[in-house]
Amino acid sequence: MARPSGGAVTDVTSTDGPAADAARPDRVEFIVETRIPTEHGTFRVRGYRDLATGADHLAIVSTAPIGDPPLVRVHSECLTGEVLGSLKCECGPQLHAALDRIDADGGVVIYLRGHEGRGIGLLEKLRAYRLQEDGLDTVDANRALGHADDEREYGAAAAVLADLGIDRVRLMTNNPLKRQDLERHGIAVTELVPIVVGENAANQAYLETKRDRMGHLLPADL
Ligand SMILES: Nc1nc2c(ncn2[C@@H]2O[C@H](COP(=O)(O)OP(=O)(O)OP(=O)(O)O)[C@@H](O)[C@H]2O)c(=O)[nH]1
Ligand SMILES: [Zn+2]
Repeated sequence: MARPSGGAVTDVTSTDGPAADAARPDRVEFIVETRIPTEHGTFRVRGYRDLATGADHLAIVSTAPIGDPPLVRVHSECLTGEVLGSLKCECGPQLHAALDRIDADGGVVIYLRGHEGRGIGLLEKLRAYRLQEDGLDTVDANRALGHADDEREYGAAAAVLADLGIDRVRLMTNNPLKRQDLERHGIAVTELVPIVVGENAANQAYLETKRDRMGHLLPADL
């Protein structure tokens, strides 16, 4: 979902004409499936190679039946949040909450690598964090580095869903752009399921910026 650098976060999908591309299962190659017991339950973990980017993605599928339409979380990799437990974002708590939820109710978490830092990469995200220490917010830090506000696209996620036989989902997200881009890639989103967890004093301004400048559907009283 690349946007021109410095551009506002707006709907980049066409408003006239059909909803763009159909899901392209051949965007990814299924490599292997194995079962992994975790603190959040035991999951079928299916590994895919992204033939457009070379990234490795996971479909983490509940052992409970996934339902129709299934509950789906499309989750962007965040090393600092998920490995270090960074309090600057809420990615770790969101991932864990999504795994708990699909273990209980059935569903799928698609874990997208190559999405680190909203697609700018880990080291560029660290550069953005450095600028944030000087007072820039998450949007302006990206722009100062010459990046679009959000450089992710979800064609690989749509392809993984297609491989699983899923063409409509109840999507766990606060980000309406995820819905737009999945629909652009042929996945119908029947419902947006909020996933508001992991708020803390260190990420309050970050969440407010996502709400006020990036259109994320977050509570007014954050
Ligand atoms: N460029 C940049 N990326 C960040 C920053 N903080 C977190 N990220 C990345 O943002 C991605 C998560 O995106 P978010 O915008 O927080 O949330 P989202 O996934 O779009 O929306 P939800 O589905 O509601 O969680 C992860 O890849 C993080 O590494 C930041 O300050 N700058
Ligand atoms: Zn994060």
